[in-house]
Amino acid sequence: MGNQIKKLQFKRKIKNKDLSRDNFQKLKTVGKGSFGKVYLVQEEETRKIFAMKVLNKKEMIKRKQVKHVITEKKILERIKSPFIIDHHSSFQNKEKIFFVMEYLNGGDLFDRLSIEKFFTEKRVLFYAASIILALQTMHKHGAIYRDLKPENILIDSNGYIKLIDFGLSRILKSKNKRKTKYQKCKTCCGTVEYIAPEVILGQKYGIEVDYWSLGILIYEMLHGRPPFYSENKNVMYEKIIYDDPKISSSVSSEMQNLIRQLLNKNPEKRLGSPYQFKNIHDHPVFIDLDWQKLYEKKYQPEFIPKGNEFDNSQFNSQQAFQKKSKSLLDPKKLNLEPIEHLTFKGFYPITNNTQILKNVQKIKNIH
Ligand SMILES: Nc1ncnc2c1ncn2[C@@H]1O[C@H](COP(=O)(O)OP(=O)(O)OP(=O)(O)O)[C@@H](O)[C@H]1O
Repeated sequence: MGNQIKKLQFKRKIKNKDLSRDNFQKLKTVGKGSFGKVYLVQEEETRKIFAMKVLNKKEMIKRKQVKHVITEKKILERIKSPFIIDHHSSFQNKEKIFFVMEYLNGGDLFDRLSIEKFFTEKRVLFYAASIILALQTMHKHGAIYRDLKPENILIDSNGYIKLIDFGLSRILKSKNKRKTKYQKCKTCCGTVEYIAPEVILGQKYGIEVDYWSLGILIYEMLHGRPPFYSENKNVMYEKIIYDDPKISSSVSSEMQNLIRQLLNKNPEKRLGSPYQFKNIHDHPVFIDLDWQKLYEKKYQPEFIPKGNEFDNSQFNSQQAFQKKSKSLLDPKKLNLEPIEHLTFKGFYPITNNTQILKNVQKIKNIH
């Protein structure tokens, strides 16, 4: 069984290595991040629709983002969940890094909140529980997400949500896999409104920071604004460290309790912390939720985006493409800069023929 999975994973790796920008037709821009753009693309061979995130290598090197790009790739490749964006492939050329992912056409929670101002408690519960399942999968793999916020949560055509953007995630290393959830790191990062107090205070922190951000997100989805806000960053930091959240009396007492437990300033006492014996699934607010049913996406979401533009099924029949000839493993054609190429190690294609031969040999050995 283990060998079978290894074989499949290896075949997938080799398949990814054969992909390049040429395999995809750019259709339109769907998003813009700090370091690059995200496009709607169509794979020529299969005619399937994907989202392609394109990052500029020089810019990433200049802004010291190389480690983040490599982490994003590792997370996308390793961590699979119904609530995390599905990764198709990633590769590079001379100037750019490409991430090809499934395309979600329902927009993000930031835009939805801007339009609707706030969500019903039922809808908030549905999103919160889906995020808990995504975070638990990440934590199980020894990763902290560190960037939970409405902009990074996309809605699919059925109304279910998925996390995107793993550039700020951190993979914790531990020899003992069962202990990774207790591991800590120290770098200060994240979006100010969502940063946990222990991060601001420069303390070592762990997976609890994601539960803090979940508390902020739940609050924002119910009130239309985050609990600790100021135009002045330093005032905002102070509020995060010292203030208690002011929760509207229209919020149910169970939900108020969930928010307060997630926004516990002491990470070890925070709901979701590995030091807490209480399982977040057992919180009274989730009493009527069937977690397995949610995992299997058998609930009918309250909000379903209108229209299925660029749904794969529709698009396949509408688009036709000319086949372009390509020699994907020809280094001259790819015109790779060896140093930059090595900087982003792990991203295919590989220019070195010896490496290709080694891989072919490896496949033979697996068979
Ligand atoms: N898989 C996807 N399907 C549809 N739209 C997407 C997808 N991935 C990203 N987008 C859109 O592109 C935007 C930017 O994506 P993303 O946050 O991954 O980029 P980034 O450069 O890492 O951004 P950031 O500045 O937050 O680090 C998202 O807010 C979203 O609107």
